Amino acid sequence: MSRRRGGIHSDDHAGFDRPRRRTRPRTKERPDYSDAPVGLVVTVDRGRYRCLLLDDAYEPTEVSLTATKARPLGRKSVIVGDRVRLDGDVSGVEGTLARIVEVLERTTVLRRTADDDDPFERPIVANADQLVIVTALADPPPRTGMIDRVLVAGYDAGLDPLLCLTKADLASPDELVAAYAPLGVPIVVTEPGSDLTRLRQLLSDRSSVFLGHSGVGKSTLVNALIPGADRSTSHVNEVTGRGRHTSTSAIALQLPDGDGWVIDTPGVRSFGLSHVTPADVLKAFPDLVEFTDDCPRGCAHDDEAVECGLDNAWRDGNVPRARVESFRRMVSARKLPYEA
Ligand SMILES: Nc1nc2c(ncn2[C@@H]2O[C@H](COP(=O)(O)OP(=O)(O)OP(=O)(O)O)[C@@H](O)[C@H]2O)c(=O)[nH]1
Ligand SMILES: [Zn+2]
Repeated sequence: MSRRRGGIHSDDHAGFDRPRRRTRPRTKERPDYSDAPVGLVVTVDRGRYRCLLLDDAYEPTEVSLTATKARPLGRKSVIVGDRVRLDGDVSGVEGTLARIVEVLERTTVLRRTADDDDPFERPIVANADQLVIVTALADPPPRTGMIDRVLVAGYDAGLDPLLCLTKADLASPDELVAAYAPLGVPIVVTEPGSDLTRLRQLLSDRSSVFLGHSGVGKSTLVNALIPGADRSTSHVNEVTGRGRHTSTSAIALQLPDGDGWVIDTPGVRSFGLSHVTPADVLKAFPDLVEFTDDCPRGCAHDDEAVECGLDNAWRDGNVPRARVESFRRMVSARKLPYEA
């Protein structure tokens, strides 16, 4: 039996039966879903996609539904943050299933490539614009290699980074603040009961991915930002200093008053970056770009680079040396072991 195109909501739209498709060959006709309702994927669980139905302005409605991926999408990934066209039952009534028939164009994709733990390239989150790197100042101790690598992934994806240093009641943030200030990354320091006004301002009206090792206090932070989010928090293992992996899937949560989105991700253990080139990192340092014009062809702009224009730039006083060194640290971070 052939299925009507467009989904149940299409009947409301004028022009549903426009004759334009008649001009195309009748064989291999594919349904036209351009009027089908749009949903936002908020979490994924074993092939089931939890979506919020969006209105015509792509603002979330009250309707939340579960969908599967339609077969024609094949191996195309559907990830948290995706906007998708839906067919079938979009009532959201318990027990009903909609079908995702199309993934709308993504503005950004945060992804990681293969690493020792996981041989597949994985897109993680779509359409975010900010990457919040959550790091504890102690328990577990901060790992700058991890911070650098997550920064690089964010630069590559075109996300603005934000560093959130938690557990300031246990250790001083001074060293890390000094290390990351030259990168121009906004830094927020938190401890139990701290005022989150500045963090709220930085998250306002944006879609922010929270990334960090298990146990750094990500869920604690999300719960404080979003009353009722009910993200389960874990206790750090006394022996290993690491948290249990209590969260299993990324989830998009709306900030109070619709003031943006937080995408909480499971505690990451590894982060392959083999897809990122020095040129990708350079894009995040627009103030340095002009000085690389005279570099030798294929210059990696790193510590070993010969006649790199960035060396002339700081020697001539055109940019601070710390800025060039920060950029180079990011370029090298692509090759660091994750847990460095
Ligand atoms: N001392 C101190 N402990 C904190 C702070 N923030 C969170 N914790 C504790 O650290 C532990 C881990 O916090 P979670 O919020 O579960 O950490 P998480 O990053 O969400 O961990 P996963 O869910 O495993 O990814 C919990 O026992 C929290 O109570 C803080 O600012 N200071
Ligand atoms: Zn160079």
